[in-house]
This record gives sequence, structure tokens and C-alpha cells, in this order.
Amino acid sequence: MQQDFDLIVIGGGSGGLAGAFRAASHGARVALLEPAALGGTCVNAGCVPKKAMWLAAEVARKLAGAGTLGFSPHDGALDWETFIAHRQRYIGNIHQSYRSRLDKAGIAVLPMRGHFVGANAIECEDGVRLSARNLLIATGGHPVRPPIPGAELGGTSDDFFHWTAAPARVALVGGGYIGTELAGLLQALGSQVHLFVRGERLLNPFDAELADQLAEDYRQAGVHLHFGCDVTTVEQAGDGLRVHGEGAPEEPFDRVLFATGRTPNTASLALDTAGVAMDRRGHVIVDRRHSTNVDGIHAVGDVTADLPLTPVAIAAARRLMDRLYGGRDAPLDPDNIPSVVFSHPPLGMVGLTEERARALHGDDVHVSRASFRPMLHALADSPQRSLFKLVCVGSERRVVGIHLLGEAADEILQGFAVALKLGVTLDQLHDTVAIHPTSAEELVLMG
Ligand SMILES: Cc1cc2nc3c(=O)[nH]c(=O)nc-3n(C[C@H](O)[C@H](O)[C@H](O)COP(=O)(O)OP(=O)(O)OC[C@H]3O[C@@H](n4cnc5c(N)ncnc54)[C@H](O)[C@@H]3O)c2cc1C
Ligand SMILES: NC(=O)c1ccc[n+]([C@@H]2O[C@H](COP(=O)([O-])OP(=O)(O)OC[C@H]3O[C@@H](n4cnc5c(N)ncnc54)[C@H](O)[C@@H]3O)[C@@H](O)[C@H]2O)c1
Repeated sequence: MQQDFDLIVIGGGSGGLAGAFRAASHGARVALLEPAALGGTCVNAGCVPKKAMWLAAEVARKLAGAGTLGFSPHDGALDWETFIAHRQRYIGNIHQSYRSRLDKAGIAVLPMRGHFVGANAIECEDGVRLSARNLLIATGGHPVRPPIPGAELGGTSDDFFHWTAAPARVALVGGGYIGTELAGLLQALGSQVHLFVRGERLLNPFDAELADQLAEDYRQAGVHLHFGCDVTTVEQAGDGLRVHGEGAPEEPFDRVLFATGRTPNTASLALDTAGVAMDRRGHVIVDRRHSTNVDGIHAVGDVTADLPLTPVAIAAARRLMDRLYGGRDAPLDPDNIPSVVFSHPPLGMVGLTEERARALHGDDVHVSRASFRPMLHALADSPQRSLFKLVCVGSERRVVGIHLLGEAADEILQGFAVALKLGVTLDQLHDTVAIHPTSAEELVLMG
């Protein structure tokens, strides 16, 4: 039996769902294959449960500092099981909302995997074949552990979301987004955290000065940072796990978690039967409009080499469907995509780092900085400072980079990213009346 659609979407995560909804809104007949929970990584093992844990950690930090301000003492310990019940209820509501939107949009949802059996045909796990003029590959990725002895003893971010208590001692390997985020939140929730970083700094794509200050904030908060440390082995040591690498402590950890990157889910798609080209790392190769080398086959999200962020997958999918079914061709601009690391405090950036701007524009670069103590920290006599930077170029001092480390950076950045995209200059920021007293006002006041 073969069923025909206008579009088959493989994967019901951020990109797949956005593509299916947008195509259906243009009148396309859509089938969506998703063997696991709707929402994919972001909803089930990424942005959403991570942000929930980050919010819990922010509350814990505020409670820990409240005594200094005159509040009665509070032990601040989190009952994970209660909190996780709230977290999972929230996620359950997202699943339900997707389910009813899919039904309303008339999208056929098949709760199973699929693989290619030709350029415009998919075979589902139950043997049913589907065909369509267009196919969207949106199968995302999964975490990888490094190929070292004992790696299987450690977990990944997927495992973290099944934890029901903070481990007393935890080793995190990898100084990227996930390692940095989990280190901050686990420390705030009461774990003793050791973060092992191969290089000399956290978060390579981010501004070096802000990343170094974040590392210092982490040290002050009690996170043990091991830079230049390659973890070579993990071994069982009694009830615990011993990590080997230069400078690694002798004492065992309760948990070891690898945050050493992710790899695309392409292996089981039989892409060769359709002739779809992949790069060395297994990503589906797409052009700037998110089409592959095979007519009618497209891909978005983490399965491609795009920036692995939810809003990127969503934006790419919507634009692709507007082109295929809506008569509007406006490919996603890969430049100036804002991004925030949910560290404590959060770190955000959009545009060029100072280093990159200097490499591109030489002496034509002007950098404005504001280093200040947010009012709550000043009131509580905490030394933690915020550091904001604007990177500008040319005589008109056009803003080409915004870098924020500090309380509320995650919420402040979005609006300023719009201004940067529209070509805002430093003078125009100065012409804007400040909102006082806030941290954000520094961005229209700094020289
Ligand atoms: C811990 C963590 C935290 C993150 N935090 C953030 C954040 O704060 N902000 C942010 O922007 N991004 C964040 N991300 C990244 C974000 O989650 C991803 O970029 C995003 O989910 C990618 O969407 P996608 O649609 O490409 O893939 P996914 O959301 O991974 O969806 C792919 C779907 O395809 C399905 N699938 C796989 N193979 C098949 C098959 N053969 N047939 C059918 N279906 C299949 C999978 O089950 C999955 O549901 C985070 C990621 C992680 C791991
Ligand atoms: N707030 C957010 O938007 C957010 C949060 C989490 C994840 N994400 C997305 O998910 C992606 C995956 O996150 P991630 O943290 O796994 O990847 P990442 O690429 O951010 O970081 C992986 C880190 O692991 C290091 N590494 C690789 N192999 C190693 C090894 N053998 N030993 C030690 N270190 C090693 C890399 O040098 C890198 O610093 C990110 O690139 C990001 O786009 C986004």
C-alpha cells in the first residue's frame, strides 16, 4: 500500500513541526513521522527542561543570597521530585498543544521512524510506504561521548534529564554550551562541580573577555574549572567514578557527564537510496534555501550544518515552506543570529566578536564597554559584576557586535539584536532615552 502526500516530514522536533504547520497553512497535504515525543530535543531533552532547571537554580541562588539582605535564613534545598513534576507537567501541556494543533491542521501523524526507499518515497517502520513531491529531513542529532576507555560509564545531557536528585560530586566534560550551562545550574542546586575543558577557555565562539569573566564568576561560586585538561579515561572506583586527566582529582565522582558535542541523525535514513549528499560529519548538505542535491528533498535544523539552535531550525523550515507552497522566497540570513548561554549569570551575543571584527576591519573598530554591579548585587554586597560590550565599525560607528554577561542578559539581548540587524549606530543608541534604573540602560549610555 502506498499513500501520497504533498509533503512528508521526517522528524517532529523544532524544525519538522514548524515546517509541517507552515506547509499545512498554505494548503499542503502533510504527513509527519515522529517515533518519540512530539517536540524533539528542544521540548524533551533540551531548551525547555534545561531552562526549567536553570530557573530553579536562579531561585536557589537568590535564596542563598537573601539572608544578607535581611530575609530569615532558608536552607534553599530543592526537592527535585516536586520540581520535576512541575517541569514535566509543563512539557506535557506542550505535547498536548502540539497534538491538537496537528489534528486541527489536518496533518497525518505517524508515530514511527521512516527511511528512504528512493528519491520521493519513504518506508515506515510498519512497512507502509509514503510518497510525496517534497520531503523534509528534520531528524536532528544526538549527543556523542568521546572514544576513551570508560566513556560508557558517563552519561550525556539526555541522561541528566532523568536525574531525580543533585549528585554530591559531579564531573562534566566539555566547555561548550551544555557543559557550561549544566556546571552553573548543578553548582547552584548544591552539587560540587568539576568542569573539564580541553582548551584554555569556555565557550569558544563567544567574546573572550566575557567568557573569561564568566569563568571567574564560576570559580567564585565554587565550580572547579580544569582548563587544558583532556579526560583520557573514566573508571569505576568503588561506588563512584574516577576521572583521569592532567590535574583531575583523585577522589571519585558520583556522576560523570559528557557534554562534548552532538552528531546528526542520518545513519538510519538510508539517504544513499535517494542519492542525498552528506558532509564528513554526517550532516545533510543543503544550499542557502535548505534544499539538498536531490530535487524535492530538503533538510533543516541540527541534521544540517546550520547553527544547532531551535529558532534557526524553525526559521529555516518556515521560510522553506513559504517558498515551496506560499510563493515567497526569502532564505534565512545566517548572519547576526543571537544566542544566549543559560549560565549563571547568562551570557549572550549577536554579531561579531571584538576579535573577529578586528580581523575583518583592522583599526576601524571601536569598542564600548560597561562593567558594573547590578543593583541587587550591590545591595547584597556581592562582588559579581556585569560586563556589556558593543563592537562598532566605521566612522558612523555601526554596531556589528553586542556581547552581554550579567543578570537579565538573556532577556535584554533580543530587542538589541533587532536594532543591530537594522544597522543601528552608537549615536542612535545614545539618542535613545534610557530606562532607569536597569541593567539594559547601560547599552544606551556607554561611550
Ligand atoms: C541540553 C540541550 C539544551 C539546549 N538548549 C537550547 C536553548 O536553550 N536554545 C536553543 O535555541 N537551542 C537549544 N538546544 C538546541 C536545540 O534543542 C536544537 O537545535 C533543536 O532541537 C533542533 O531541532 P531539530 O528539529 O533540528 O531536531 P530535534 O528537535 O532533535 O528533532 C528531531 C526529531 O526527529 C526524530 N527522528 C529522528 N530520526 C527519525 C526517523 N528516522 N524517522 C522519524 N523521526 C525521526 C527524533 O525523534 C526527534 O524528535 C539545546 C540542545 C540540548 C541538547
Ligand atoms: N542556550 C543554548 O542556546 C544552547 C544550550 C545547549 C546546547 N545548545 C546547542 O547544542 C549544541 C550542542 O551543545 P554541546 O555543548 O554539546 O556542544 P558545543 O559544540 O557547544 O560544545 C562541545 C564542547 O566539547 C568540547 N569537546 C569535544 N570533544 C571533547 C573531548 N573529547 N574532550 C573534551 N572536550 C571535548 C568541544 O571543544 C566543545 O567546547 C551547541 O552547539 C548549541 O548550538 C544551545
